[in-house]
Amino acid sequence: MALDLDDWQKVRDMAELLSPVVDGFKVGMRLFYRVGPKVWEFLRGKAEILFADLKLHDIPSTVAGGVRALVAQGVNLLNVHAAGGKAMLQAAVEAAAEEASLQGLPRPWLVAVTVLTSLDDISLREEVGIPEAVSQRVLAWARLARECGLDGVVASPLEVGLLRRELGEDFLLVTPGIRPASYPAGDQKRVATAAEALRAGADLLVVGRPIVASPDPLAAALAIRREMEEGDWFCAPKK
Ligand SMILES: O=c1ccn([C@@H]2O[C@H](COP(=O)(O)O)[C@@H](O)[C@H]2O)c(=O)[nH]1
Repeated sequence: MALDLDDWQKVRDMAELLSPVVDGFKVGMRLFYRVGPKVWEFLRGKAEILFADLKLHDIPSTVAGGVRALVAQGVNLLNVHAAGGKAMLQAAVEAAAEEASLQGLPRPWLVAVTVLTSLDDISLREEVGIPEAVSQRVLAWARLARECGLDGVVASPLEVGLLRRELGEDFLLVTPGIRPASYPAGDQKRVATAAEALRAGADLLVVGRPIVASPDPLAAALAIRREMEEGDWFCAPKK
């Protein structure tokens, strides 16, 4: 669940409320830039996965330093942009492993952001200047990420089937762009329901506004949880 909120008290109330229902809390730039590392201290123990969605993208040594800082803060999932290239991705992998071992922590999952779910073929080509179809660019970046030793990628549910077929089972697929049927896409361009994403082979679903912006976040989270647990795919039941 994406804790995309500004108010620290609201964040704490939301995390307490949803801790029994969600598997992980994702903290992105909106919250992290406001409250900083204390967010992890508060969230520790409230969910299995603490995801630092800070999408690091810089020269290799700077990204390595950022990765070390986040690993030392105890997150167990973090991401960098695949567009940073091979040396940057390799530096991130090395930094994550070294810092985890220094801190006596398990190595966190490190995944690469591919094409943001707010882009489609047209915006990728005409605004970003990448001429390939989104699915082909996502696949190419996913291959690069795997070659560099990352654990997986962030991609939309629309590419998950292709990535599973091409990259196999042992590659973590993290999918934002999850929308309950008839929920507005908003600024997202590549969306699907939780059931569709899981059926295609997603490992982790990222859900923000359908829960945080709901008048009843607990009911919204429970409805998505039910959808996740009802299908013919494996979804570990939340105890
Ligand atoms: O390609 C990406 C990468 C990250 N995100 C993040 O996921 C959530 C989605 O929120 P919704 O409110 O469910 O749309 C948000 O924190 C994004 O920063 C993404 O959407 N797409």
